[in-house]
Amino acid sequence: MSQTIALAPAPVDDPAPDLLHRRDGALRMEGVPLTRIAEAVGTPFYAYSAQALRAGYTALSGAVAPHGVDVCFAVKANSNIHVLSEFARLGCGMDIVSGGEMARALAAGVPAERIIFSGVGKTEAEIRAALLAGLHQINVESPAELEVVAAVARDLGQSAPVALRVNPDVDALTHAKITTARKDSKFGIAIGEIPALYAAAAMRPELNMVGLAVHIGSQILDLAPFRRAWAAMAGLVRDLRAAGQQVGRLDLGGGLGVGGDGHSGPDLAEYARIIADTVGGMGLALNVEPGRWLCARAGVMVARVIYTKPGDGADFAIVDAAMNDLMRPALYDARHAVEPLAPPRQVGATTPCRLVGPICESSDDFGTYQGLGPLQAGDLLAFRDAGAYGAAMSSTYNSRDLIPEVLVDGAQFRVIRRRVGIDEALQLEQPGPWQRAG
Ligand SMILES: Cc1ncc(COP(=O)(O)O)c(C=O)c1O
Ligand SMILES: N[C@@H](CCCC[NH3+])C(=O)O
Repeated sequence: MSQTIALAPAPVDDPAPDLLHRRDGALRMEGVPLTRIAEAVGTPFYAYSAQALRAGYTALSGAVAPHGVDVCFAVKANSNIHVLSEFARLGCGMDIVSGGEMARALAAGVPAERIIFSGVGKTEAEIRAALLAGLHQINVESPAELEVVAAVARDLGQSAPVALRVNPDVDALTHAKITTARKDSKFGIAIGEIPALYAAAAMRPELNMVGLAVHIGSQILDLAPFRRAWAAMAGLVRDLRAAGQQVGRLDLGGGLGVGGDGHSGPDLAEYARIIADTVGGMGLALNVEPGRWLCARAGVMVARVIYTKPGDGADFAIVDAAMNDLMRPALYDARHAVEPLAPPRQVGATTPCRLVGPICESSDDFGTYQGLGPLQAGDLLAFRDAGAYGAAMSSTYNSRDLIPEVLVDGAQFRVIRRRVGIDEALQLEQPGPWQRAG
């Protein structure tokens, strides 16, 4: 008889608590056993639940929309065009950071006027393409960038819609490598420099100063830094308005973290309340630009154990996925919960397993896990919360394949990015002609 067993208590605000469940012993995503996908596409692979993507957007926009806040998905978290389309069909806007991401968002059917262009190093060509496409807003991060936006807009006979990205000097209390608004950060413009820059820019017909933006970091679980940053932004808006400036929009950034490792995850109602408390009622058009929160939990990466060998304190399981496929553990010491696709052979106290990949780097190490039971070659493992910054950050280091991405919807699945192997990679290395230089 079929029996559904929840694997772990659903974290607070989990948009799709039954996204992964075990039925008849098999780990399934929606109605599809993950082993079935492994048979179809081989391992390793990424799988995303369309239902969880949709439910995530609905939950977040449902929490913030009553406070007049629009949601723009940060494309960098998962830029697969079919993932973007799931959000686009629901009316979600997009936050992009490159011409490539703009092309993806437009191709996914997102209207240009729903797209915000963030990023500290936009090139002149990217700025030109953004203005030609008619994007909603360009978030400018330096006086030098503002000059390039002005020059391109003048050349095109446009008035570019510009928000200044502010560095409010707030510690996001997250991993140092994903903290973006401390005084020494490369992002944004120091809050003290904004009034003069905004006032000067507002005088220029080629610049349409629409407002301000802020983004303090990523995987933020303690919401207090959001309150500090947005309160500072509210103060800045008041100061600018008192000085006679028009400030119509405020982009509150992304950064909302997802739970795991014993943390239940932030409370959406509290997040929305902080927005209302700090910047509500000011007549501002508000938006947030979350990446991770909308897609991390919708995805898993599935890998196969190639070999096991005894280790010091933990047995090694060498899996066929590596840091090139999922680099978050190597880069940020991130931990992704792991579920075996079949029930563990032995429950209770077994030797812990250290899951490592085949790459010739000691940092190719996903961490040490209890409770997986003794693993054997051929065993399949699902790394959870891999829908954000997984495939999007992958590479072909060690001449490894780019692994397939699969979208699950109900009882069906389909490949949404096929495996890119060495044959195709070698094609890219066809030499061009020698060019004389002097
Ligand atoms: C400007 C900007 N907006 C939004 C995001 C999305 O961040 P997260 O995925 O943590 O929500 C990022 C990445 O940190 C970013 O740099
Ligand atoms: N890529 C990071 C987050 C940084 C987001 C971009 N500023 C992660 O996987 O957690």
